Amino acid sequence: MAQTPSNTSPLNVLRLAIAQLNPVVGDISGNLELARRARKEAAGQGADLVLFTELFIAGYPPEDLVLKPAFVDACERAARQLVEDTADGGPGVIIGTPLKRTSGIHNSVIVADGGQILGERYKLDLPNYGEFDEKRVFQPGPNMPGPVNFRGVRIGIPICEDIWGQLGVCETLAESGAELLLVPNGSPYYRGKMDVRHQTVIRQVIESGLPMVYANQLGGQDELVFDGASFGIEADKSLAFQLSEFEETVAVVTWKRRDDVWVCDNGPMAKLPQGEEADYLACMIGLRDYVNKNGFKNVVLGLSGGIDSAVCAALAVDALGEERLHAIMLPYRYTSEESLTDAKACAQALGCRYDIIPIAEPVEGFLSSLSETFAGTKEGITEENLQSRTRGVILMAVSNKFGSMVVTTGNKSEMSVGYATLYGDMNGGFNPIKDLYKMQVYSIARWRNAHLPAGAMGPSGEVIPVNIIDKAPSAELRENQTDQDSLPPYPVLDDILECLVENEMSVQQIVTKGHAPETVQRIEHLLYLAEYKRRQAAPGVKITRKNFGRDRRYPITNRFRDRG
Ligand SMILES: Nc1ncnc2c1ncn2[C@@H]1O[C@H](COP(=O)(O)OP(=O)(O)OC[C@H]2O[C@@H]([n+]3cccc(C(=O)O)c3)[C@H](O)[C@@H]2O)[C@@H](O)[C@H]1O
Ligand SMILES: Nc1ncnc2c1ncn2[C@@H]1O[C@H](COP(=O)(O)OP(=O)(O)OP(=O)(O)O)[C@@H](O)[C@H]1O
Ligand SMILES: NC(=O)CC[C@H](N)C(=O)O
Repeated sequence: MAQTPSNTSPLNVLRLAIAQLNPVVGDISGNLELARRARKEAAGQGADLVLFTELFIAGYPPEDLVLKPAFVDACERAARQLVEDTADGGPGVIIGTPLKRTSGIHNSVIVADGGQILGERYKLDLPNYGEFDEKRVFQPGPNMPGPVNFRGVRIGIPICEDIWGQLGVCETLAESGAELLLVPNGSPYYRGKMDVRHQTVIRQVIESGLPMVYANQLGGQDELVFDGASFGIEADKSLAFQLSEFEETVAVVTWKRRDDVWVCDNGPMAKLPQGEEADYLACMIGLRDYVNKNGFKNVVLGLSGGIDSAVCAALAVDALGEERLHAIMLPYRYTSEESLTDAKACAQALGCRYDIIPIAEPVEGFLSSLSETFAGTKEGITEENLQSRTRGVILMAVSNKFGSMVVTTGNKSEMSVGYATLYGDMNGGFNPIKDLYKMQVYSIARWRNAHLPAGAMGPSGEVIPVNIIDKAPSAELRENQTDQDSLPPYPVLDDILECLVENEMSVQQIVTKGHAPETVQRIEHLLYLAEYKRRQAAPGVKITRKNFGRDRRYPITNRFRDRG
């Protein structure tokens, strides 16, 4: 392994490039190419060193791909090609890759310069909660890491969770002589996460006394959205620089050694999106990357004139462009004139293709085929679900014919209580609003009407007609139906659900907040009951601390009800 030549004086100025990029899980050669382009760009900006994000070569999180020896070998081969590139005298690299060593398979980084590997470091603290499952596939690093000497600068490289956990990785690095901490991350978005990250890093800066650079991945990977927003904290705990959120960038930040402390020189200070804006961008990027990374040319959705499908349509146009969304109104006898007008106005405002395919014939056809079997029974939910299922069949037929993916539109309130039809409106490949409660869907609709999101491909202005926001929500599966016939008002429902899902509160605690005991008990019951539906539901963008997916693993067969 190469050492800094003793006759070379150590750097007193370090131009650090942060590669806040969007790798694709499993696309090893594509990620290597991306890394090479970033390094070239960084070289053009005069960088000494390029910091890539966690497991960049593999894409994060690679999950069980790591159990395939062929995958791990291919990642190491690609990482070594990047190491060889550094022989050109350009910037060195800190590149993340899985590595198989005698101590096991590690979530690792390779530090390279001048065509040589200066060091390898392995993640010690493997996150195994919420969306993370790293203990399943990786072994923790066998020893506390020491710093790596890069051109005379002793750099400490904790890897992501190493700065969140209690193992004292940063302190140990400081004790063993590190001067600066550079952290590659794969840190997914949830609402309010930026504050948590800043606090986490500041805590480590206080404990180690060292400045820290936090580099985060960008882009959607199945349910997760990595929001970038890389930043640095000075040794005095002030913000050294802040890169933009939800945007790819290769940014060079200059650090100078002053009285043996590294200080950032004029770092960029991006303004971060907040609240609805951040949620909207996460939903948009999550949908865009799901569709593009999985090779779909177009998407199709049922546009009902209601709020959920209107917001999904806006997200689809913003994510992909109006020419890639096909919106279809599928009216039946309960579809109101108002819905027809609203759906058309929404499609026109968005500029997407809009068709009307009435479902009366197929629905009557099913009913006629079932007439003997159903003779003597009462009309009810079965006939209602047939409408939803017929729509689902038609949307899937369009998807099959034109290779477009069905966007499914159930919000978190509906997914919580099972207010959706299996193999009906639950059909679809991906759901951009799956982790937004109904009231939050209204909020982002209002926000979108007033703002054009950064990077959106759709038009500005009122893309969701206000009547869609103002009217009472209805599934229109029978005469004069509204959602509130079978569910409590959404502000009440959403609050109870947040208490049960995100906060794991007891029924009694929720009642103490002022909710009716029978309502809370009914919602708790519906929440448990609908687990079977959620297991069959499409994936969707994670927005909260606890989404329906790997964050929340309840049994389907479950007799527990909290009556304590
Ligand atoms: N534990 C379990 N494990 C596996 N499967 C289970 C099951 N329990 C029932 N099932 C199966 O599931 C079926 C019931 O589920 P499903 O067929 O979906 O029907 P179901 O849940 O009975 O009805 C759909 C509900 O969604 C509402 N909806 C529908 C359409 C749109 C909207 C909207 O908000 O836009 C709302 C509708 O008003 C109704 O309340 C049963 O017939 C049974 O086959
Ligand atoms: N008439 C319709 N035409 C096209 N799609 C429909 C129609 N009715 C329902 N859908 C589809 O099924 C989903 C479930 O919708 P439904 O109208 O039953 O209730 P919702 O949850 O209030 O949704 P939305 O607010 O979009 O209406 C809709 O989002 C839409 O994609
Ligand atoms: N990849 C990781 O180790 C990420 C874990 C960390 N707690 C985060 O969410 O950012």
